[in-house]
Amino acid sequence: MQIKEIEEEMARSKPYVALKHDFIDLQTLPAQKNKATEYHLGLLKAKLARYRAQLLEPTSKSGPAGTGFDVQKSGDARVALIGFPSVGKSTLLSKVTHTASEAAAYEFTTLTAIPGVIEYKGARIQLLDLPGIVEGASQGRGRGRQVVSTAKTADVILIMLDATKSDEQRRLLEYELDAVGIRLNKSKPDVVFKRRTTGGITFNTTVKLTKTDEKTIRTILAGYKLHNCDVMIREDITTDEFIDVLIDVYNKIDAISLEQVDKIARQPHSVVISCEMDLNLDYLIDRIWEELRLVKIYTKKRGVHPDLDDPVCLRKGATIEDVCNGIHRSLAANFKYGLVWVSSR
Ligand SMILES: Nc1nc2c(ncn2[C@@H]2O[C@H](COP(=O)(O)OP(=O)(O)OP(=O)(O)O)[C@@H](O)[C@H]2O)c(=O)[nH]1
Ligand SMILES: [K+]
Ligand SMILES: [Mg+2]
Repeated sequence: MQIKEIEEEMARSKPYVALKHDFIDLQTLPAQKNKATEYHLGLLKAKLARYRAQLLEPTSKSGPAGTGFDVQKSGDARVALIGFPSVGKSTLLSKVTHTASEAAAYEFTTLTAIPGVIEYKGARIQLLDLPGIVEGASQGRGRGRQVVSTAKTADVILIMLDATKSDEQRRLLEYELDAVGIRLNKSKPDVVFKRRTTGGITFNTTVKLTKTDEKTIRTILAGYKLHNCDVMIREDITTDEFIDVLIDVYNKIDAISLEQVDKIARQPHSVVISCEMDLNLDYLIDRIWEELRLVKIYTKKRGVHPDLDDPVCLRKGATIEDVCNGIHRSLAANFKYGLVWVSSR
């Protein structure tokens, strides 16, 4: 109720300030009217953020800690958006997919996981918008644990940051994510992981594991509902290192100087974008595509050209059996041989 009231009041203030574009619109408005409205709106925003943050506090209804949001995996890969509130996660989802996720100038606009699909080069990549992370998330504040467990089911995690904020935000986020086992900018551990449709879990190591063990990893896999897969560990990893690729996405570069953009863009693993001005979004999707290491496989009938609009997309390293499973569950069992053509690039 309280939230609704504040939202209504904010809407009433709209003739003076367009909420979604307050950064731009404020400058074009008469200074005086503007100042009072801005101040009033600022108070409302802060109040609203406080109430919405309360909605994110774990309750008995929100399920056991560490359980992710219940969103069905779909498409060829999953990418998750994680970051502090109001960095532009929902704006990005609405820009690059056909799904609209509500975006607004107040914090905690998004309260659950919202899936969308990026269609790129014949692949369908599921993009997951998530609630903002709060400081203290790793200790269970907000839906931090739920957000993180969902993010961990992704093949690539986009760490979204506000380019207009200081480096401090990155350090704080790093602290929170590190505490819950998402590694920032560390090289990928030497782990080979392959999903299967049957056969249970096969577990192999080429080194002695001193920081984690088979039982823990099997528990993690079960947590992700992965009951059929091959795992080969070739490095003495910690439990936390059992996670995938991260890209730092700096949004809102429309609001900083070119020099600053240039500096951020040179940081390792970073991509600079502006959702509002449509800057560099194509490049971001291309980077995601590269990080996913998807390969396209076209099937063809004898004497007929393959249908280039309908590839089977799989992660690099996929086997013929994976291809069969990508087509139909029953195919592998009856499969005798295949002819494979590979393009030079
Ligand atoms: N200047 C500028 N503002 C942006 C950009 N992208 C998003 N915004 C604004 O930032 C505010 C927050 O955007 P959201 O998409 O709601 O952010 P979010 O990260 O989903 O926020 P929560 O769901 O609350 O965690 C909105 O007012 C957007 O219009 C951008 O590229 N540049
Ligand atoms: K927001
Ligand atoms: Mg959002």
